[in-house]
Amino acid sequence: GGPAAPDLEGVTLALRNTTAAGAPGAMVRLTGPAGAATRTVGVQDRATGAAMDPNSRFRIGSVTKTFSGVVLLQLADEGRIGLDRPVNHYLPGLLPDDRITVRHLLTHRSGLADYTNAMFDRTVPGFEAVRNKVFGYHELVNLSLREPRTSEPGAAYAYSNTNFVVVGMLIEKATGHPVAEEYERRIIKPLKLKNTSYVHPRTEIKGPHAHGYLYPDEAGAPPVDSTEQTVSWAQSAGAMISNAADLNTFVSALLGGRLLPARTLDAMLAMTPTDATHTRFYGLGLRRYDLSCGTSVYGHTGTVQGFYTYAFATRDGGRTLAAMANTSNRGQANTALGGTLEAAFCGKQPA
Ligand SMILES: C[C@@H](NC(=O)[C@@H](C)NC(=O)CCCC[C@H](NC(=O)C[NH3+])C(=O)[O-])C(=O)O
Repeated sequence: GGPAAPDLEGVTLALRNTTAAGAPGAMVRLTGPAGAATRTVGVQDRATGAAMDPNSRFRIGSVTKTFSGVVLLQLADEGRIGLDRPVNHYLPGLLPDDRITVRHLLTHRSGLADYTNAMFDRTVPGFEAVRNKVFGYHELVNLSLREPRTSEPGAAYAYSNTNFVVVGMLIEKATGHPVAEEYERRIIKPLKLKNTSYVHPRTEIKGPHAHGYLYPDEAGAPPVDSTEQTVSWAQSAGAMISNAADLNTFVSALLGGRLLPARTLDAMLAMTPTDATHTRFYGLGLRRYDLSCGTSVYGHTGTVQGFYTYAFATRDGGRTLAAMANTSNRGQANTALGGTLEAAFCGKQPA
């Protein structure tokens, strides 16, 4: 049957577990037939003590990958990109293997290594080294190509930011515009996402926003304020800024068929299992989680220094969740925040 009514006490409990695990604050915004509901706990600024505000903007990390995926799939629809063409057909000589296709990028099956593993091997030093840096796309791809590939093209799923950096390059090559312009024209303007922006390489978050706090690797060390950064290490793989309401609108519009025609959306949802229990899947630029009550939700997670994000919707876009905790490098807090999904979409467990 369809998803149960949200268990708002359960959502609040999940948020409390998130702050108990070290997040200074957390929030959730749900939408559904009954309208919108928000819950917040803790603070969005440790210095001033300002309470977490459900309207605050924040960095959404890899939820950016779904924005990039939508733009590329629209270009495929317009016949300007072929999903099963080699990437090197559009970007001659970029990759060492002509067998790597556009679809391999969108499904994390290219075999291209993720340069961020080495870049952030030491969490705070790695962050400090890049927080004000501006990378070119080619620089990031070259960092990846210095490492062995993780598989033959198409042979296996392996999450890699490199894939969506190359997606950004394809968008710019096919349109002749910066990705920021394409996000604006194809998604942000049509959906009136007033609190969503792609301002790379600017370091500040304009307007009312939450501060993000990054935990060092050393146990017991206090978190550092990581709010300001270029996110140039991620760009089309993770540099978008948004807020909960805009993420609700975005995932609802995507799954509701307002951004892509039905057959293209179906292609986007062609899933590869990414875990042994086969409850987590990756399609083309978005995830599917199969929840305990039989409801599947579609969207993306995000992890960027100082911010964990979940942005998911039911298959028809009729129910959505956007959740954020203003911390990172704190796995327990991320897991606790993920607990909002069960409370929101599976509701009160039968007594
Ligand atoms: C996994 C996630 N991916 C993303 O959102 C992308 C943009 N982020 C990353 O690859 C994590 C980079 C390191 C974060 C740092 N970790 C470390 O530095 C660990 N040493 C941190 O936790 O802030 C997703 O798809 O959900």
